[in-house]
Amino acid sequence: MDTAACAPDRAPVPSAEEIAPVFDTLVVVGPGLIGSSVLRRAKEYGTLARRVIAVDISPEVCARVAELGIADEVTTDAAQAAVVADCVMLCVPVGAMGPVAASVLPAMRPGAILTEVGSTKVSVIEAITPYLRPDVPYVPAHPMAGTEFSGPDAGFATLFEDRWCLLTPLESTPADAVKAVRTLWERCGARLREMAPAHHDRVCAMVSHLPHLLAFTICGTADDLADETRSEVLDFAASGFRDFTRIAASDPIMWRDIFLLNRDALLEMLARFMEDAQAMARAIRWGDEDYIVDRIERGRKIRKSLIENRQA
Ligand SMILES: NC(=O)c1ccc[n+]([C@@H]2O[C@H](COP(=O)([O-])OP(=O)(O)OC[C@H]3O[C@@H](n4cnc5c(N)ncnc54)[C@H](O)[C@@H]3O)[C@@H](O)[C@H]2O)c1
Ligand SMILES: O=C(O)C(=O)C[C@]1(C(=O)O)C=C[C@@H](O)C=C1
Repeated sequence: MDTAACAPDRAPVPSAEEIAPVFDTLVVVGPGLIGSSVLRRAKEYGTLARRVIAVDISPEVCARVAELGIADEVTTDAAQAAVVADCVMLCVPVGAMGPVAASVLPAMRPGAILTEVGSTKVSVIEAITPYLRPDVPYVPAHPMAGTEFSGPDAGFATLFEDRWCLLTPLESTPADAVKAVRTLWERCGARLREMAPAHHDRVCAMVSHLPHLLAFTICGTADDLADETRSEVLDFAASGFRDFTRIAASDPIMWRDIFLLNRDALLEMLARFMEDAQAMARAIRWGDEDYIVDRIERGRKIRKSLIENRQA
């Protein structure tokens, strides 16, 4: 039995023989980790688009994408590629979404879809909105999948399998455009959920942006301590600390943009975290065993439920 077919949020992934591609021509702007994973999925499975075009501001990235053979065409000219697109997917850092949308939107055909994969939604929607056209539907999306690596070599076709993809359509987004983007992500193997952009940003501040902030900070603290005490503290980092360093190896530009563009939600979650950390500090100071055990048990339960739901 196909168990995936029973899951309410996850449609079975059809093969190229079973169905026509969602789009004729899909243009991916920014074929880094996320964009190149979409390109690979499109090429390897044949169910996303008949033709894929990659656009990058960097000639080196373009040359590498051509070498990898994961796009039918590669160019640095976003507007030129957008002219022939049925769908343009922006996979650039969130701070670049507005300017890139400004360059592609005027070139797009009426009825073609604009979508993007930014990790923050309210700020990206605000940055893109001034350039929107009534005849080009815009579907904001966010695949909750990634690694600490960047660039076209980092991507892989199965990156989105059994991962959530969050859609935050606008009130004005036509239902058929949402459906097309939904289908594209389902065919990448993702589970889909729709939510309001502001809700998305609070959820992601908690489950993605705050953990990255903690990882960057703890690595800095340990490094400062090593400098101050001239000790080999980092040499003895075992697996607990190493798990933080994986996340801390993420791209600085991407995370600078995310932190600054989800400022309010991130600061709110950080304040809550600091309150809870203070409460833990107090419990440790006063030897409150029950509090400490209760908190650790909650952590274990969360890990167990993620494993059961195939999210860890
Ligand atoms: N990395 C993750 O885990 C992850 C997960 C989900 C969503 N996202 C979002 O996806 C987007 C891309 O992230 P990534 O990790 O794939 O980044 P990446 O650094 O691997 O790739 C980004 C690419 O965009 C290109 N680029 C930058 N500015 C450009 C411009 N103005 N015009 C054309 N190309 C430009 C870069 O040269 C690079 O090749 C970001 O918005 C990020 O927030 C990332
Ligand atoms: O797995 C990782 O390394 C990630 O950082 C992926 C991760 C996350 O925090 O879960 C990072 C940013 C995204 O917007 C979505 C996913």
